Amino acid sequence: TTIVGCIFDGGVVIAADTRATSGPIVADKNCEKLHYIAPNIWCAGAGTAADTEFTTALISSQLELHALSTGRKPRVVTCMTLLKQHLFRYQGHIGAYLVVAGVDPTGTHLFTVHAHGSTDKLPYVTMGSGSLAAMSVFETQWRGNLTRDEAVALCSDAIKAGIFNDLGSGSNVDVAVITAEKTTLMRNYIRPNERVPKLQSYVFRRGTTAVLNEKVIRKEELGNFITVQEVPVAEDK
Ligand SMILES: C#CCCCC(=O)N[C@@H](Cc1ccccc1)C(=O)N[C@@H](CC(C)C)B(O)O
Repeated sequence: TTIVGCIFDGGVVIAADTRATSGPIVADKNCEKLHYIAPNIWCAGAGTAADTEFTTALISSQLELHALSTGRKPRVVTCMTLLKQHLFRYQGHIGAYLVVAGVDPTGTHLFTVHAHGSTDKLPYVTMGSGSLAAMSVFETQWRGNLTRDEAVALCSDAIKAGIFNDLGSGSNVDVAVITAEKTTLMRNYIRPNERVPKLQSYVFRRGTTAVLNEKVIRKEELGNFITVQEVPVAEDK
């Protein structure tokens, strides 16, 4: 996984690739790694897919209950604190590595939360197996006071660095932009690895492969461990 976050003048952008792996196998070519926490707070997740999904859903629920009991909009720092306390309690056994981002009455915030419960508050962050590729983009191109479009482009480039240089990352770029006014989720904002139609048709005519010999087995010879069902064969076009 490659996930990133970047603060800009007026809000925050988070982005993710869409590959899920199981060892050397791509388990999902277009999975969702950006999770809803609250209208003004979203979270990108790396690590164990189930753990990121369940942990963010749990804290989203706890945060909504907290907002209802306080009668206030949920704050990003509260979300971060709930996440770190939960993950610390499980001593890293919940493999959730999260980028938490949002805008609340206290301002624009971007945090990372690691599975063991440690957190950081920064203007730009990267996590997951592709985090070094992504960080190379931020360390060479980030500056303060980015515009929204510049921040979206920078985050997309950082995710693409992971997609093309980390085998644990791939497929598409998902982006979420959070400002005081609204939150925009752009699913598959960039599709850099679309599968193109094959150059030729690989349907071969019957008879292409010579039949060298034929052995007819009568039903009676099969005994009764196989029941042969006569099914009419669709005529070849
Ligand atoms: C099989 C299956 C479904 C996905 C399994 C599954 O969690 N894959 C993990 C890698 C991993 C982790 C721990 C145990 C095994 C496999 C994965 O792809 N994580 C990506 C993020 C999640 C949200 C998709 B990324 O961090 O690479």
